Amino acid sequence: MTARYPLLYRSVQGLGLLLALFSFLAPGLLAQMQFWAALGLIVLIGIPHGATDYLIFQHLARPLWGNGSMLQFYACYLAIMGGYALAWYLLPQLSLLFFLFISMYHFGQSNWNYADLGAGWKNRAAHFIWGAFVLSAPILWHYEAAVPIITHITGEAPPAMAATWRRAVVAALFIINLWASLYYFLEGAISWRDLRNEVFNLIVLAIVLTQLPLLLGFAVYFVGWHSLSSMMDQIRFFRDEDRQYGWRHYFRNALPLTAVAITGLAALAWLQNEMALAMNIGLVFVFISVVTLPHMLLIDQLYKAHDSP
Ligand SMILES: CC1=C(/C=C/C(C)=C/C=C/C(C)=C/C=O)C(C)(C)CCC1
Repeated sequence: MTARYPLLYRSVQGLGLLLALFSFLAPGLLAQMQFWAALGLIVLIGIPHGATDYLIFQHLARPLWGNGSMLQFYACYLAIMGGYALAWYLLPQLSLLFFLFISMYHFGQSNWNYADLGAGWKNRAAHFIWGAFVLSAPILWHYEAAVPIITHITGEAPPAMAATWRRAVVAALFIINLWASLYYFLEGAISWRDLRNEVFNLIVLAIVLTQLPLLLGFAVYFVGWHSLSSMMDQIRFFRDEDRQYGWRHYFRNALPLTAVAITGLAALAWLQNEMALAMNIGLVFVFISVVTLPHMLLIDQLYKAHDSP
């Protein structure tokens, strides 16, 4: 992925390494402010990257279904959200597992979409193992910090795991991804330059995700690597129809739904406060996952329609 947006990736890699160094020199400071930093990054960039789904759908569906299809889109989006919210209510543990699996796939897809890794299961497995690394690394490495969050989300504590095992899983996923990149190079799916970039990127991600505190490390990956490059992919996609389309247009288009999502989150926080409940980070997580599920399904369609958007 790095080769496609070199300036973006070099900048986020540099920033990530600087933050890791800072965290090494002053460990307490970043841990103290990580919640607000993560929240700020997610509100300013993470949420907007999913707030143009309605436009993506318009672009994908209009040629097939005509102009009347937007109503169907919103109905479908809301039905998926409603169904998934119900699933959370009935089966919280399974719903979390499902979200983790589909998120892994989504993250891997946005990393590998530039390469033609073949059709079918091979392609899907490649996406999945890449995402498995970026999601398992922060959660398993910082398990002591992740356990209370997961307990809030599902209402039950996740199984205890010895630190050696957790770290071994993260190391194994790291090595599997190194091998996978080498394999794609040998298969001719990526160039020598891509291979070098992928290996370097994996090393930087391993440092960022294990050396920064849990929420900050994940937010830096989610915003710096995933959201910004996804926005750039989307801008390229919209440029197919409008050659002038740029960042300004993107943020303007993303504003209405970003505002709806932030209002929803703020209402949730306010309601919990009004009802004198302790701020429940689990509920906030469920809300985010419910709005994210249809986004991930749609982006899958976008990448399928435009293998190289
Ligand atoms: C469970 C868990 C986490 C998982 C977050 C996930 C799975 C986020 C997925 C976001 C997606 C897919 C956004 C798409 O645009 C955190 C926050 C690391 C903290 C520890 C507990």
